[in-house]
Amino acid sequence: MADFKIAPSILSADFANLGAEVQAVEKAGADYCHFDVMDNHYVPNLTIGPMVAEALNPVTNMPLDVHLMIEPVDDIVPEFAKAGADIITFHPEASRHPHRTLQLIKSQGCRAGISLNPGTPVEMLDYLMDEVDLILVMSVNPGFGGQAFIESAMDKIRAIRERIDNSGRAIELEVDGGIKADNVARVAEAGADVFVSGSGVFKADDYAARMKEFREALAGVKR
Ligand SMILES: O=C(CO)[C@H](O)[C@H](O)COP(=O)(O)O
Ligand SMILES: [Fe+2]
Repeated sequence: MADFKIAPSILSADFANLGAEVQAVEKAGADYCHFDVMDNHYVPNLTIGPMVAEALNPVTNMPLDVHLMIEPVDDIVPEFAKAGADIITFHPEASRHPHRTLQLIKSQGCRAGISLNPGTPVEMLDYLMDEVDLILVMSVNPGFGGQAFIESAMDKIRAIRERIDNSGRAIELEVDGGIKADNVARVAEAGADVFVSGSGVFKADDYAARMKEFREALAGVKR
């Protein structure tokens, strides 16, 4: 069975108790801490930055999975690396030179991710496969939690799975937006490895019970 990972998005956590929320999902069995950074410019919402990453890093053993929805990208990359980010993912439309940005992220000691919006074609990956460590498929338009899963993401996930398998490289395929315990299995069957879920985890009364629902759904997946 593939090594599936669950990455709760703290966008839907209680911001007044962020450290405790991160520890609670870690205890419930989460694999990555998905950290959504929005700038009210690239996306119409404003969230958190490197200072919050630095504060959370010592309270969790989960890798910090930083999803940058900001423009420009490069200036802030070293700040997130210093703050303890393990993965830094950006949107290619927000960087003038996506290939250079991937190299910059890796030069800072982090894994480098690229994110495709629902309207971004998979072909843009073709000349980046040698540099990328993680591909994040957005199954909602970026900016807000709690939106409905966009079905066209399924074909895109299959197309990217094929590209990853042909590349021979260990690239993770992550999906973000509208992922719940009742659709995670078919997203996994299409080829995803890492499942971001914000409202699907943090809106549950019992995080451990919800994580168990995710794991049980994934246990039935054949890959
Ligand atoms: O990047 C994001 C939004 O831009 C979030 O990670 C994503 O929306 C998670 O929230 P939900 O699981 O509730 O859809
Ligand atoms: Fe995200």
